Order: sequence, then C-alpha cells, then structure tokens
Amino acid sequence: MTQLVTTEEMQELDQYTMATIGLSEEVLIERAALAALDVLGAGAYDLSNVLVLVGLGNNGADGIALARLLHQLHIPVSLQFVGNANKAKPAVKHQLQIAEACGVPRSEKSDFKQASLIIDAIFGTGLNKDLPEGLQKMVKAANHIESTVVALDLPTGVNGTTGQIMGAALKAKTTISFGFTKVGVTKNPGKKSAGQVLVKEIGIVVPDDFQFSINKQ
Ligand SMILES: NC(=O)C1=CN([C@@H]2O[C@H](COP(=O)(O)OP(=O)(O)OC[C@H]3O[C@@H](n4cnc5c(N)ncnc54)[C@H](O)[C@@H]3O)[C@@H](O)[C@H]2O)[C@H](O)CC1
Ligand SMILES: [K+]
Repeated sequence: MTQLVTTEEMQELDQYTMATIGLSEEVLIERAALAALDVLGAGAYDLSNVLVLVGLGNNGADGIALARLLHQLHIPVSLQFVGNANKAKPAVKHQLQIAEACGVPRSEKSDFKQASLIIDAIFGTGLNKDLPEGLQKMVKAANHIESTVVALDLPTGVNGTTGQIMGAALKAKTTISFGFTKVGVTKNPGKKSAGQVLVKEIGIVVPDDFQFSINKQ
C-alpha cells in the first residue's frame, strides 16, 4: 500500500521533522543524497560521466551533496548550476562550499550529449510557477537528445500535486521520491515525465494526528 502526498503535505512533514522532531536540514539533505547514491549504485546506470544539474533550492542542495558523494567514490561527475548560484538558499551555498572543498568539478555549460547520466536536481516540491523561458528551452533540448535522466524527488517542471507540466518538464528514466511519492507523478501528464518512481526513506517523521488528504493506494 502506497501513501501519496501533495507537495504541501510533503513540505509540512519536512518542516515538522526539522522544527518539532529536530532532525536538521543538513541531515535530511545528506540522507536524500545517500538514498539517491544507493539507487545509482545498484548497477542500472552508466556512471562513466555524470552531470548533476542543480537549482537554487534544497532540491539543488540534494544534488550537490550527491555530486560530492559520487566524486569521493572516484566516479567522474561535474556540477552545473542552473540559475545564478549567488541567489541560492543558504543550505545550497553550504553544500557548494563542501563540494568545492572536496574538489568536485564544476561546469558552466555542459554538452548534455557527453553525459552518460544526467541528475535532475533543479526543482522539486518548491516549483510554484512555470519554468523560466531559458530553462524551458534547455529542458526541451535535453529531452530531444534523449539523455538518461534520474530526477531527484520530482522531474523538473512537473507540479508535484496536480501532475501538470509547468511550461516544460525534463523526462526522467527514474524519479527518486524522498519520503513519500508525490501524487503529481501518478497523474498524467506528470506521470509520463517521471519514468520508474522509487520511494526512499530519509527519516521523515509523520505526526500521529496527521491527516493525509489522499487515501493509501
Ligand atoms: N521532502 C523531504 O523530506 C526533503 C526535501 N528536500 C528537498 O527539498 C526540495 C524542496 O526544496 P525547496 O527549496 O522548497 O524548493 P525547490 O528546490 O524545489 O525549488 C527551488 C526554489 O525555486 C523557486 N522557484 C519555484 N518555482 C520557480 C520557477 N518556476 N522559476 C524560478 N524559481 C522558482 C522557489 O523559491 C523554490 O524555493 C525537495 O523537492 C527535496 O528535493 C530536502 O533537501 C531533503 C528532505
Ligand atoms: K528534480
């Protein structure tokens, strides 16, 4: 039986876990990155040249932490910011400092064709409007060359609650959902962009009196 959540519910559980239970944001980011590493390490992906695309929010923080873990395992990986890194959230800047201290290679404008695998850590549950024009173009170009994409938490461009495409959506082979599957990847058109959806436990705590709006499937 699978419990599905809306993005609002996921954010509520995220906040409860951090503010009430006391698990820090950093711990959740690290556990999300380790959970993603676990999936990538299972042998189904070509890790010969991994490109991690990161956004400015905590989805990006998960991606930067994952890039660091891959680098420390001597897997060829590079990190490309999508958006102005100076505007990134503190948690993202902190992960970037750690990644730079560990020597994780950065790329400015990567050739997606050269990547054996693209990690989508641009947007997750925080997506709240259509993707910026420039990003929509990049997403459509990446979809056109059929790169293998693994999405962290949600495929960028998919609304995690409605399943609607917010301008454009990166087509993933696999989506790794942290905590719970977001209902948006079970509804078309979002479902088509998600590929195989895996759920990974990262320590999210659900209050006893929490009322999920979606019954277990
Ligand atoms: N669920 C969990 O247990 C955990 C979730 N984590 C990861 O955090 C993201 C959610 O992070 P958040 O910072 O809230 O949002 P995003 O990273 O998805 O978005 C970044 C940021 O971008 C802004 N934004 C939204 N829409 C647009 C747009 N169309 N154009 C430009 N900018 C936009 C908005 O300000 C967002 O804040 C979740 O998915 C997980 O990957 C934790 O790291 C681990 C635990
Ligand atoms: K993502």
